[in-house]
Amino acid sequence: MPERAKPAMATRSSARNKNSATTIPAPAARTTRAKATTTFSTPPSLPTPPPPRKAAGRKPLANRENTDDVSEPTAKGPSKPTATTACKAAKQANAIESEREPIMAYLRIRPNVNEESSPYLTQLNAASVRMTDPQEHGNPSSRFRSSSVTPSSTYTFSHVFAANTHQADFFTKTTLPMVRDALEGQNALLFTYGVTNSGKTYTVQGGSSKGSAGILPRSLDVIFNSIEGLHGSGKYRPVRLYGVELADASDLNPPSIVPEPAVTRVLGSQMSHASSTADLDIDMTSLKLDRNYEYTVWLSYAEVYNEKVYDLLDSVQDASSRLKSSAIPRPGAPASSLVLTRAALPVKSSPAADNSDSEVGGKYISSLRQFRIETATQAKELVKLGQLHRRVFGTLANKESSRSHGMVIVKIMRCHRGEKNDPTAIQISRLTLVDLAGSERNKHTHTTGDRLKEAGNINNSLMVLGQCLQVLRSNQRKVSMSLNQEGEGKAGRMDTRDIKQTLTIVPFRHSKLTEILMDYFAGDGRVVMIVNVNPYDTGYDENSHVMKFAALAREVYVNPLPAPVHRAPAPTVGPGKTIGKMIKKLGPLTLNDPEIAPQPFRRKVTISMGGESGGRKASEAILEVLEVSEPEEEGGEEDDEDNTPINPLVDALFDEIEYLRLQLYESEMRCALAEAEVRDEVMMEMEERMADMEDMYTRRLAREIEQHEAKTNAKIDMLQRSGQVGSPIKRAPPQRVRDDSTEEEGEEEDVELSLIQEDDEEEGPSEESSSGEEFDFDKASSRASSSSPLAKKKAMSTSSLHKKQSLVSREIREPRPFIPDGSMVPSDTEYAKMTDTETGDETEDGEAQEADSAMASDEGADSEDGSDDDDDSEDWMPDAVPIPKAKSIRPQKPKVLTNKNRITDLTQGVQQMGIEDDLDNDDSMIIQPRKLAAAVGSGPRKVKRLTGSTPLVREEQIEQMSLAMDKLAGGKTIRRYVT
Ligand SMILES: Nc1ncnc2c1ncn2[C@@H]1O[C@H](COP(=O)(O)OP(=O)(O)OP(=O)(O)O)[C@@H](O)[C@H]1O
Repeated sequence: MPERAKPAMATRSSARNKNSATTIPAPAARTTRAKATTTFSTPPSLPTPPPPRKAAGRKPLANRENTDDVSEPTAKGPSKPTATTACKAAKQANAIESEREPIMAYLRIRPNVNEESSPYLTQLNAASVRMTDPQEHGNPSSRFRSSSVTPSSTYTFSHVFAANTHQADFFTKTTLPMVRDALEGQNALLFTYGVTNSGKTYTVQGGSSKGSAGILPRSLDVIFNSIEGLHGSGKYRPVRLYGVELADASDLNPPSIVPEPAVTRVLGSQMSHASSTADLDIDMTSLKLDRNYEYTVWLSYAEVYNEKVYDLLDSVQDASSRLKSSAIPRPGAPASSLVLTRAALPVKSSPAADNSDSEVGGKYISSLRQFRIETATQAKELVKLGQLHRRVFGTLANKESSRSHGMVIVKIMRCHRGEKNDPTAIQISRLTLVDLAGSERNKHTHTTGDRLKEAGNINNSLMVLGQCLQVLRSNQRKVSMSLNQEGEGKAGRMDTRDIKQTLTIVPFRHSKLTEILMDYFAGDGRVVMIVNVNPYDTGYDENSHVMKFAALAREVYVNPLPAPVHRAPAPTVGPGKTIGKMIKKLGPLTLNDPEIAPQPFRRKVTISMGGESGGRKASEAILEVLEVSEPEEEGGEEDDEDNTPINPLVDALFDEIEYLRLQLYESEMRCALAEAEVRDEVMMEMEERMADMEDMYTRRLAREIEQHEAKTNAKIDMLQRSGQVGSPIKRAPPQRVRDDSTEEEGEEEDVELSLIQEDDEEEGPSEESSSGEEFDFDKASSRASSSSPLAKKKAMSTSSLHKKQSLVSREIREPRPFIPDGSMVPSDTEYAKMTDTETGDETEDGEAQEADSAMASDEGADSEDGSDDDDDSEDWMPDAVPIPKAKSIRPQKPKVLTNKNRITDLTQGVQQMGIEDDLDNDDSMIIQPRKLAAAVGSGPRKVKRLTGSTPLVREEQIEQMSLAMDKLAGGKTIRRYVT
């Protein structure tokens, strides 16, 4: 098979040795003998990754050092591209772009376990969902939400898996293609991302029921189903990232999968459970492989916890076990206390010699134990054991949640049968499945102390992962734009070296997680991201961030190149070095030196066992875990990947930029939290104020309604009473009182009548009404309104209006006097009109007489109704008097006054009508001429003319006024109301 060139990446290791690669001609293809029980075929509907392409024509990424297509810049500057070079460059750019594929991002929605809640996520189609903030509806606080989170958004994925998706379907559509890649020599990384409780562990590991096995056990099943009968001899073993070594005796024997005895003693029941469930669920899928190859499979299980890498299979028994435990009680510790020591493992750069073909230069976990596996059952047992250790060491202190990133690394060594003794022909591929810790933030977990530090470290690694993806995307865009410019022959195109210098260094080194996974992201394999979301619980904001992270990942391109990927060089066995023992020399040696060894981190976890569910007596064991930091690197070949530093200063500046970027991010997070808190506070305060205002307005409204009712009652009262003046109460029966015009009006009148009756009952038998005396309008009015504060207030401003009203009311409630000759005196208003137009005494007299006669004729008309006009004034009223409405009040029959009592009448009238403006200390009455005029039925000008220019008339002048009025009335009568 022809050797394929790797693309140049934005790393500083691109100038690696390219001559040491050994090209081994690929054997001719032979007929395969595989007997696949199940043949995998990708469902047509699924947007699976594009099929692997043959990389025969692949070129490095426009590196001038590697290509002669682009002319070197001359001293005069960069040469202008010719049409041919431009065309070639464009083709090259297209070829590179077409070979790459974005990181696949699948969304898996967790089913609802709590029936009551409804999801805030809706699946729109097979690839997109809409998320709507559950607090948006009916929650005013949503207006004050943090500006960084939108209330509703649509997110697109490679595929969306609904809540009812079966584990087997999910595996087939997401992971099976990667298993195939790994068996064909292609690296593959799959990681789950999501907040706590979203189903990440369920997706990777699976549940306990039949058929619920996750993608990891299924992958192991498929691998061993597919290589059935194709197992290699296991003469060589993989080391580091791409290296190969001769296996030693311990590798040849399958591991005895028994955990460290002390752990077994403590976790006995759980251990037995772990191994018993391993065989429950088996995926029968088998892939069709080239049966000319032999395969050996190696498995490791590591976790990144608190920015340290630990081996979860360290306690598996064999000579190299480094996990130290002691059943001897520590001083002061309870008898069941158990001390476990585990050492953090260093992450080291892969030496260039291991894989001269790769320009990526990844990192590996030094001293991580790996086990050669021959059956899926063995592999699953190991995984179960590692899972148990992960819980013991990482999560027992926080039972609900995985606080570490767990990664299972499956290495598949493939070698052609014809070359099985040639270590340089071995192909090594890795399938890494990562179960990331929950991505929630501290604010929501309310963690403190160690838990806070732990959460901080989790967030740090995820944050750095996001940053790496961001920088990768930006670098790829820069390169792509530059190549496109070159292809189009645009002036000002950049030299490849210039492009490289504009690229930002991807901050893989800022977290252990990204360090370990860097080779995948830097373009050495296919990457799949599974986003788990639980749309039922709280966590809308967190899930929004998860969605955005997925959107970012989908814009990063990786190189899913087919085998052969890494042709390992011959194992190097130097003097003093024993193959297979190199790993074991590290770590423990350094730890024994107290001067060098870092202080171990000590924490205690309490494990409860047995109890009700287990049917056993509950017991507790205290585990004291000593976490020892990784030893310092010894330099030499394990130095960082900076084989070809661009420039130390530039390097330092890049680091500084990354550091500042981290600080900026942290500050932004702090600000966002502070902002959210302030918004919450403001919102609460606003809500309180709004509630207070609402109360206030409700009270005010109730008060005003009361006042209006009181006012209306008073008016009704006044009107009712005005129709009964001077006569005993003669209430018409309701049917006669009722106006026939509308039913509603009748109802109103009923209500009015009932109100009057109530009033009467409250007041008791009224003297006024029983004796027929005049109702005191002002008194009643003030009494009616006395209970109303608003009325009191208004009374000040509307006093003059009331007085006018009183005048009209007086006309209503007091019958106008009859003139002795049978005619009726005009009403005050009529009289005022008449007198206002008078110009002289004679004319006035004449007009008055005319008016009198007009009244008399009116009266005559009234007499025809059959009423007894000559009797006292109380009797003239008809039995049934329609309750007058304010506008339709007709003047009533007047009384006749005599001259002898006119002074008294006038004074009384003035008093009764409340037209006096003030009462001086000397009890003299001050009267407005206008009011007096109105009261006596004269025009104001006339009054003024008679009383002089002074606007005020004092009591002593009333006499004079009376005389004047007499004169106005022609000396016969004075037209005034009397009591
Ligand atoms: N698709 C599913 N079907 C049925 N049950 C599920 C599914 N996904 C998750 N669950 C259940 O939801 C619970 C939480 O899931 P899981 O432990 O996988 O969450 P997680 O994201 O890994 O949490 P953490 O990050 O804290 O470890 C478990 O009880 C699991 O069985």
